[in-house]
Amino acid sequence: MLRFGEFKTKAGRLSPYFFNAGLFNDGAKLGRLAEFYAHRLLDAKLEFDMLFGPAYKGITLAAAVSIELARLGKNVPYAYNRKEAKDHGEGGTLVGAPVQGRVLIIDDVISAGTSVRESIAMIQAAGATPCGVAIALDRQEKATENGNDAPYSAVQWVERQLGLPVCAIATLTDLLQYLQSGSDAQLGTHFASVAAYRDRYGV
Ligand SMILES: O=P(O)(O)OC[C@H]1O[C@H](OP(=O)(O)OP(=O)(O)O)[C@H](O)[C@@H]1O
Ligand SMILES: O=C(O)c1cc(=O)[nH]c(=O)[nH]1
Repeated sequence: MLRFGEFKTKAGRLSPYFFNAGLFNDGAKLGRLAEFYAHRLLDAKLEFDMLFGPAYKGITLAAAVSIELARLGKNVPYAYNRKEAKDHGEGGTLVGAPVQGRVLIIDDVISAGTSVRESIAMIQAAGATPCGVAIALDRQEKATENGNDAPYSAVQWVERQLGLPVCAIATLTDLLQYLQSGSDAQLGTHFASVAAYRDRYGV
């Protein structure tokens, strides 16, 4: 799921690593990932009425986490958006349960914060209240603000400016510790480039 090489992020940064949640591409892998999200959420004792998964990768994540939460005794509705509005049938951009009450965003990664800002705006536009965010990886990168790098990360912005909790299963710090640990000599060869990226874009 984690790849090393050269990847352009949504914010246009050239990253030596990339977390590809699209590679949780069978039932066992996606189900296992959903277990991590669900346990992380239950441990954090976050209160929420429903889940929202931003397109595209957040869609399967929200669906899988809702199934796992139901299995653990917490059955909540979920919704997601379309990136392109549909102009026939039911129309619109929101799909699934009505977006209402306290809404928890489920996404894969937060980098510079564009996606999470968009999700918050969609939830508020529907008249609901964003109440937190769950992600697999916090890349601990500078947020972008009007196209410029901010001195705080996107997760810090969500937590400090908006007062919303963010639950991450793993962080860039965890990744760097793993790369440096010597557990996998081949993966360890990527430590220097990832550390250099953190020096440039990290907080
Ligand atoms: O914090 P940010 O700088 O916004 O970057 C992280 C976002 O980028 C990706 O979304 P994207 O829309 O690129 O991909 P997807 O359609 O594959 O989900 C990813 O799924 C996160 O939502
Ligand atoms: O910033 C991004 O666009 C991004 C980073 C990453 O590691 N994975 C991903 O899906 N998107």
